Amino acid sequence: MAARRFSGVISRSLSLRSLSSSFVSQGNRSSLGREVKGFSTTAALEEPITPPVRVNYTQLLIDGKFVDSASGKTFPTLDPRTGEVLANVAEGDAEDVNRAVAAARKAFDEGPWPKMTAYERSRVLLRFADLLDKHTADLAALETWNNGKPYEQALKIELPTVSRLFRYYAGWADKIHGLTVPADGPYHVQTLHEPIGVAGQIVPWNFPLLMFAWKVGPALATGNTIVLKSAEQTPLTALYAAQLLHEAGLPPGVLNIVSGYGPTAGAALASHMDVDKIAFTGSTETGKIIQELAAKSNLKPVTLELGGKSPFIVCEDANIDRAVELAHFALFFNQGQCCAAGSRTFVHESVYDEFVEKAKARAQRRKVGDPFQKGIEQGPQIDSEQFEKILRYIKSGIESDATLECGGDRFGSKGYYIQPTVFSNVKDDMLIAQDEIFGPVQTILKFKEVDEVIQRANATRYGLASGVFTKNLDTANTLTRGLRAGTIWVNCFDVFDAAIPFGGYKMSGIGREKGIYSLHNYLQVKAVVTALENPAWL
Ligand SMILES: NC(=O)c1ccc[n+]([C@@H]2O[C@H](COP(=O)([O-])OP(=O)(O)OC[C@H]3O[C@@H](n4cnc5c(N)ncnc54)[C@H](O)[C@@H]3O)[C@@H](O)[C@H]2O)c1
Repeated sequence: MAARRFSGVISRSLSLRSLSSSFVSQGNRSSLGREVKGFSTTAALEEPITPPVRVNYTQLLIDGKFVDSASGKTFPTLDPRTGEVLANVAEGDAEDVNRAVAAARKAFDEGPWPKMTAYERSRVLLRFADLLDKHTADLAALETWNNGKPYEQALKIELPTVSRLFRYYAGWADKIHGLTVPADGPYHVQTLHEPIGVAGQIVPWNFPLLMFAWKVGPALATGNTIVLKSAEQTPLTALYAAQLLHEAGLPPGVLNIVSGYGPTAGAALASHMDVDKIAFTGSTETGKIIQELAAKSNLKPVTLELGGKSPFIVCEDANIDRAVELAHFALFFNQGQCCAAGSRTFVHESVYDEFVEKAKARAQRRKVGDPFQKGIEQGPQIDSEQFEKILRYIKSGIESDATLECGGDRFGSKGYYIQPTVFSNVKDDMLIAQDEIFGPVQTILKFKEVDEVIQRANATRYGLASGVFTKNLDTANTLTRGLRAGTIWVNCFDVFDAAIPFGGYKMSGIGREKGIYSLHNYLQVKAVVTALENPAWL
């Protein structure tokens, strides 16, 4: 097979917002070739571009060293563009989790990490952020190769978000204060905010590095040690980033990375008696298992960031072109593989027909192709399982009499690409309006009244996020208070700055990540009560 050479991308920095709006102006025709059924041809997918990076780290990272798994086993990690093996990676299981937890325990109990000053820890994180910036191109390429997301997205949105997050938490490290408490009696009472100990962290495949950052940043800033299990689909960038953290001065044993499968390595971590806290991002089903394993072992506290079926509500006063673009971005970003995806597009009846026409046209213009190709908006889905699942949901939408406006099939004949798909006339009780599809499938529903849309938007087991698109301040206020979700984006979507807390109501999760809130996930509060003799005052 002839491999195409990577030609690089423009280096001007783009915010998430400008990147999404930059998609608006893109033309109808892909640089990849002719168009078929409104979508660009797939001929070039047969010749994947050679990624501009090498895979250097495939072993487990335990106690500051790259090592093979105890069993000697490896597992293949795939290129979603082709389904072919990209690298073989050491497969950790319970024995490796034991080794990693022992290293993290020792690093916590004996130091030096929790015994360093907060300022020293902060400096390690700042040095790491600088190294991330230096290695951005390699990390972004590796992320794209292993995950299938557009390289421009990884490079210009995700990597800067990751280094920003580490700088944000570096800033917090020496600003974590306890209290002096005025208790009733001759006592000096203070609270100490102490690290919780060994944190177990399990992350998914849709944003491998970003999820690494959300978990590792606050845990390290607060002085904890970590065992992180990456997703079996995307083990590569966590190993690379962890190596950079050691280069930045992280002592051995503080961050251990175990690649491997959920029911083996993941379950061993969640049920480990020497792990003091577990943080998980992934499906609601697995979240329930994690909570059960934590409860049945040592009752370790659990934070969960789970699935969603987030409404994106377009009101009657909306500027339709902008609403179409934002709703498109809210759903299709990252191949639709976002827990917060705006996956129920509610549109007011007065603008519904125009919106559907334009949403369809926009989806047909979406540039699908090799994620290393310049200008590509959508790469392949992560793997055959997700690919098949999405196609089953599309079939279910057609069978339940939703109107298929465009798409509806795979894109090309190789790898896991799916056509951007739009359904209109979707009803609340259809499966495609209820389940998390996790793919490039937009479902458009019609509404009439604000109270009605609040009730319908909330009629889900999830409560992760919501989008509200209106110029009317009163309508925005009514919606933001009425919607039961952890984040409400008003006239914007997917704004994920490090300072903004993120998490779910209902079955979308427990607890919040990012911002000041995430620090509490990794701290214990100790009350110290000291009797006072002859105090000058109380
Ligand atoms: N909320 C999110 O950010 C998010 C991310 C990825 C997937 N999902 C949802 O989850 C669905 C399935 O995707 P998935 O199978 O990769 O998610 P998943 O929940 O199975 O996997 C997420 C992580 O949990 C681990 N895991 C799986 N089973 C485990 C177990 N028994 N014990 C401990 N750890 C375990 C996995 O190895 C992975 O690291 C998707 O279709 C999507 O709906 C949500």
